[in-house]
Amino acid sequence: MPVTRLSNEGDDPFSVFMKPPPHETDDEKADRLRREADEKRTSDQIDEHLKAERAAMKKRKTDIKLLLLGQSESGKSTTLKNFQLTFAPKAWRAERASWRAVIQFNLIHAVNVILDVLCDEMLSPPGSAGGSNLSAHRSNSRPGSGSWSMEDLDANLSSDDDEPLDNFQSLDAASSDLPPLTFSSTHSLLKLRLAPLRSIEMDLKTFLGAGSEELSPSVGQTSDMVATPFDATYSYNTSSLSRRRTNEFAVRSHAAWKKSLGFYTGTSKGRPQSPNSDMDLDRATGVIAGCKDDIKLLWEDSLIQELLQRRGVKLGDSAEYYFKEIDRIATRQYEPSDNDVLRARLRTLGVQEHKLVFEHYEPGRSRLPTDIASTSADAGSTWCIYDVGGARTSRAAWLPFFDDAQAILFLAPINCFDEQLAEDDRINRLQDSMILWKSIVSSKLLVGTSIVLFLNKFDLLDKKLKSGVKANAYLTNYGDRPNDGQLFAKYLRGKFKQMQKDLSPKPRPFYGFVTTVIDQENTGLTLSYLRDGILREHLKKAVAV
Ligand SMILES: Nc1nc2c(ncn2[C@@H]2O[C@H](COP(=O)(O)OP(=O)(O)OP(=O)(O)O)[C@@H](O)[C@H]2O)c(=O)[nH]1
Ligand SMILES: [Mg+2]
Repeated sequence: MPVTRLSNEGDDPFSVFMKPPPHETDDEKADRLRREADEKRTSDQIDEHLKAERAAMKKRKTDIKLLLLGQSESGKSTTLKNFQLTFAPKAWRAERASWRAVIQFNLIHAVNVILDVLCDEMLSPPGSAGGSNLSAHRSNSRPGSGSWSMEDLDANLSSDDDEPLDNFQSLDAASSDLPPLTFSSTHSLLKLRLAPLRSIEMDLKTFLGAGSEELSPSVGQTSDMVATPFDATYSYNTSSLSRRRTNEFAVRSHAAWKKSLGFYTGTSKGRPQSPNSDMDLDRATGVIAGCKDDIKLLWEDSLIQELLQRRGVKLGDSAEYYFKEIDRIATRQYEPSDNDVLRARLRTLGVQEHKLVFEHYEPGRSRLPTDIASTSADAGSTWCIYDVGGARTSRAAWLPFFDDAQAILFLAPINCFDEQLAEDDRINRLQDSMILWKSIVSSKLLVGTSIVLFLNKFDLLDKKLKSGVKANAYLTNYGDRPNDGQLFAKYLRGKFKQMQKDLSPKPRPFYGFVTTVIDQENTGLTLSYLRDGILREHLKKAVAV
């Protein structure tokens, strides 16, 4: 079952971890209760101010500016979708159908990756390892270059930290002395019958644009790569950060494909054509529907599964979900569900600006409990959410957006402790998130910005550990602790918290959540708390000025 928070962390994200000490005396208890009563009074006052401020903000049309930051595939765009789903459900429903092409693309891309691997294996001479020209499809949880220590990289961390930060270690791949796989005429037939999906993938790729191309060292321009936004070579000053508008620096309000589908809601009659390409989307849907049974055969074939496992093939986080939903997805009438859209993957390029206009709460339609879904109070107010490309080639483009952001939501995927960055396979992905996190929390430029951390992809972390991958084989400092998802997540949360404490130029509260942002219900709840928390912090600062 997906988990969004560690179970022992209480419900209010902005007062969690404030539990009474285990053995407090009567005097200490009385003191604590007095303190808590004072705090409650202050909190109630803030609530009152909050109400007034919401109304005032609506009048002044002041936007809250929120940045979604984190490495590529950390779940930023998925979190943005959750914002829309939770607070602007009508706009979300209007847009949902336009994701059909992306979902179809994700599905058939995965099919074609499997076919590539199958062809390669069938052509390889018996006894050879095969896969010489398929490195792009390999899992990036392959060995890097030796072990890595956080202490080596950051001299800024406090030296009195009793436990050193983690050593990341890369493991050698298991040697393959396995017997060769023997494929049958069924596999050759499947290859033939699924061949039309190749041209459909190419067409959809052209239609969807560069975001449909996943990163690899050859796609990323290594000369543009920076580990943190502050490593960019150009100079800036905090009062006049100019917004460069070329290439990765462009601010995009909507992806081109969405615009071109703006008129197509999936309910229109006739044959929808995309105005910016010759692509006939109905033809793609027809071909995919015609291939449904063969796609099922391919996915459910035990030899294919064995092959994928042996080769360590990476199909993307959502491929398995789409294969399991094939009966619904590969049809002519297919209309995406909310879950399908949350699973859809299209890489963000540069920085995309989204205006989130809060809608009236719809009883019965919203999944949030009535007391939490106080969206009506915010109805009409607007948040400006910036969703950034997380790859190292995109990070320099973040900097100009730091000067006037009220809040940052930082996503660190915690399932990838054993993986390398797609754009630079020398770098461990968890290590990369920590480097980024340190640069954000230590920035003087961001000293007045509220920062919230999502330790994301808990579901995938849990699955990985349950499948037998050992956390301590990669993070040697994890030691003899149990190889358990909740405990490992809690351990990492502690590390991120410590980094913030050690590096923040001024003390700031730590808001850290363990999340699975494809779980819309729990994520909706977390975002509701977050919205109130951000407004509250914003108000505190406004009152203090
Ligand atoms: N299983 C699972 N999948 C997730 C989770 N969060 C995101 N994903 C999936 O991971 C993929 C990547 O997520 P995105 O939201 O596109 O990642 P991003 O951070 O926007 O990546 P860039 O745009 O490249 O910077 C998508 O297919 C998501 O559906 C999660 O918590 N669990
Ligand atoms: Mg994105």
